[in-house]
Amino acid sequence: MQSPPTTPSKRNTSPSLFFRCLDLVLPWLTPQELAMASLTCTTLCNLSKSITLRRASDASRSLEPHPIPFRNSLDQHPYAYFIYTPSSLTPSSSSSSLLRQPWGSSHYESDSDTRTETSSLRFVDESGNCASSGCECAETCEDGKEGCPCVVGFAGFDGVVFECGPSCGCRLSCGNRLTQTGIQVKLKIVRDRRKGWGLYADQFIPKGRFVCEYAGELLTTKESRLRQEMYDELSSGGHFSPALLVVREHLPSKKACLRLNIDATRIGNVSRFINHSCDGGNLSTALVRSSGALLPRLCFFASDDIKVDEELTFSYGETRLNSKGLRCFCASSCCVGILPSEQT
Ligand SMILES: C[S@@+](CC[C@H](N)C(=O)[O-])C[C@H]1O[C@@H](n2cnc3c(N)ncnc32)[C@H](O)[C@@H]1O
Repeated sequence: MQSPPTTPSKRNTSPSLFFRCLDLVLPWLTPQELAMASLTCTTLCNLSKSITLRRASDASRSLEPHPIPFRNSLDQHPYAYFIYTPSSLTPSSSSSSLLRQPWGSSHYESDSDTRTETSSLRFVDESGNCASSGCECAETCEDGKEGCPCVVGFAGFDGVVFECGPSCGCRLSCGNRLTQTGIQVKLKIVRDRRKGWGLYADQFIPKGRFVCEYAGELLTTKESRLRQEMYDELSSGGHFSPALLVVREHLPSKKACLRLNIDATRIGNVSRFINHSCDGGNLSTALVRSSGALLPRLCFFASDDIKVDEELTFSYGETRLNSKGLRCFCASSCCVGILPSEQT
């Protein structure tokens, strides 16, 4: 028996094509849009639920080596919404192209292009040659087999760690690129009644181990001051958690300092969930400079052995005596009761 010819219009409206289209479109929606869509029919309601479950199972959207799940046994928030970047982005790369990012689809794959964003920035001297800001091991690195010869010469100098970078001949597996292969330790994001979300260890992390980079949008000082003002106002009403960090690197001359403004509020990685502790917490920060990269990166290392299920914290800085300051709930014995805030 001959099967009846299928008309193009019938093929275009087949339910499976319809579901596949939805599965492509829905992951681009914000939580509010997804909630609206789920009100329209049972199909969209079920699809929205599965997207929500997938979002809650990995904050990093498969952009890190291990999934980093949200855990919430307190209220109705299954996850926090933001745009994920494994490393910091310059304003030009973060402006228009990253207003949305698919998250929660059943079949999109990790796109690691963003990982190389800052490491591909280079110093170029007047003759157009690439000037190195760190080591110059060139092709002498043995891809980490023997460890990189630059490690001994540069690591730990003056509070700044030096790594191989774009101007070195070695690959990512080189022993002197410890902070460049993403978050290798297992982490989770846990909801707290008073502090909101917080970043926790999901495995034992030995003292000295690299944990994560503080990644976000790199802002000019003018833009960071404007955003800080806006964030101060929004957070005074509660229900808003800004993640704008200002870091100052004193240059060798000691006469000048480099100011890095990293805003992870809208675009960032899981470091945006690290809460403050007045006792300094269990993370220490270091600026990591890699050879051939223009800007240093702010990285967190375990300052002590960290147990599984322990919250990861660091000190946001000195507390400014400010009557409008937010209450601190770090619970450390030296807690001063107020969260430090940036003096812009
Ligand atoms: C970088 S965010 C950290 C993640 C944040 N808890 C969240 O839910 O997204 C900074 C904000 O977290 C909250 N926070 C951080 N440390 C805190 C602490 N020790 N006590 C109370 N709130 C804290 C404050 O709202 C602060 O503005």
